[in-house]
Amino acid sequence: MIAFENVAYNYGGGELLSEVSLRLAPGSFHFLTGPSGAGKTTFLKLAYADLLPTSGHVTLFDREVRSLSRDEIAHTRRRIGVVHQDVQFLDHMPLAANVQLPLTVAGKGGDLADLKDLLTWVGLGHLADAVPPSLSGGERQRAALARAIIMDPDVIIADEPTGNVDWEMSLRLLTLLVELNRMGKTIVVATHDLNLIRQAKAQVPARVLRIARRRIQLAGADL
Ligand SMILES: Nc1ncnc2c1ncn2[C@@H]1O[C@H](COP(=O)(O)OP(=O)(O)OP(=O)(O)O)[C@@H](O)[C@H]1O
Repeated sequence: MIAFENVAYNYGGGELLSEVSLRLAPGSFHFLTGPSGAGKTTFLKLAYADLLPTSGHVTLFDREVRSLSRDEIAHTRRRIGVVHQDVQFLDHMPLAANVQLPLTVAGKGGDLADLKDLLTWVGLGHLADAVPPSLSGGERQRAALARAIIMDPDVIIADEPTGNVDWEMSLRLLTLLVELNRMGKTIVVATHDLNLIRQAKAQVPARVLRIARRRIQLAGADL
C-alpha cells in the first residue's frame, strides 16, 4: 500500500533520513517513534506525497510517487486521511462544516445523516454547531480525525494525535483508531507516547517503526 525503497531525504542541510526501505501492508497498524526532530513528520509527509524523496522511491497504491501528475497526486491524497500535528480549522465555520470541508472542496455534497453519524461516532454529535475556538484540545483532535476520514480513505496517518490531550482522551482517540483499523483501514501514528503503543498492542497487532540515526527500522517486541 505504501512502500519505501532506499529512500533518503534532506531539506538542504545534511541528510535527515537515509536508506529507508519498508512496506506498510493494507490493513496494518504502525506506530512511528523516535526522538524529537528525528524526522517523524518528514517521514509521514513522504508517505502522503507532500514531500518527494531526495533519492529512492516511494510507492503509493502501486504507483511511484514521482511518476504521478499533479492531478494524480491530488487523487492519491484523497485515499489518505491525515491528522496533522498542528490541527487547523476555519474558526468562523461551525465544526460540522469544518469536518465536511474535504468533501466540499472535492465538489461532493455528502450526506447530512452520514456527517451526523460521523460526528456522533467521534463523540462530537452535540458540538456540530460549535465554532473551533470553543473546542477543547481533545475535541479538536477528534474533529481532526473525523475530517481525516470523511472521504473514507484507505490509509489514516496521524502525527502526534495525542500530543496535547490527557491520558483518558488519548485512550479514546486510540480506541477510534483501533476501530478504524478493524474496519480494514491502514493506520500510521507518529507518537512519543510508549504507554499508548503498549496499550494499542494489547488490542491490535500493531508494529513499531523507530527512527534512530537517520534510519527507520521495525522495532522488536521490547516495548
Ligand atoms: N521545511 C523544513 N525546512 C528545513 N528543515 C526542516 C523543515 N521541516 C523540518 N525540518 C527539520 O528537520 C528535522 C526533522 O523534523 P521533523 O518535524 O520531521 O521531526 P519530528 O521527528 O517529527 O519532530 P517532533 O517529534 O519534534 O515533531 C528537524 O531538525 C527540523 O527542524
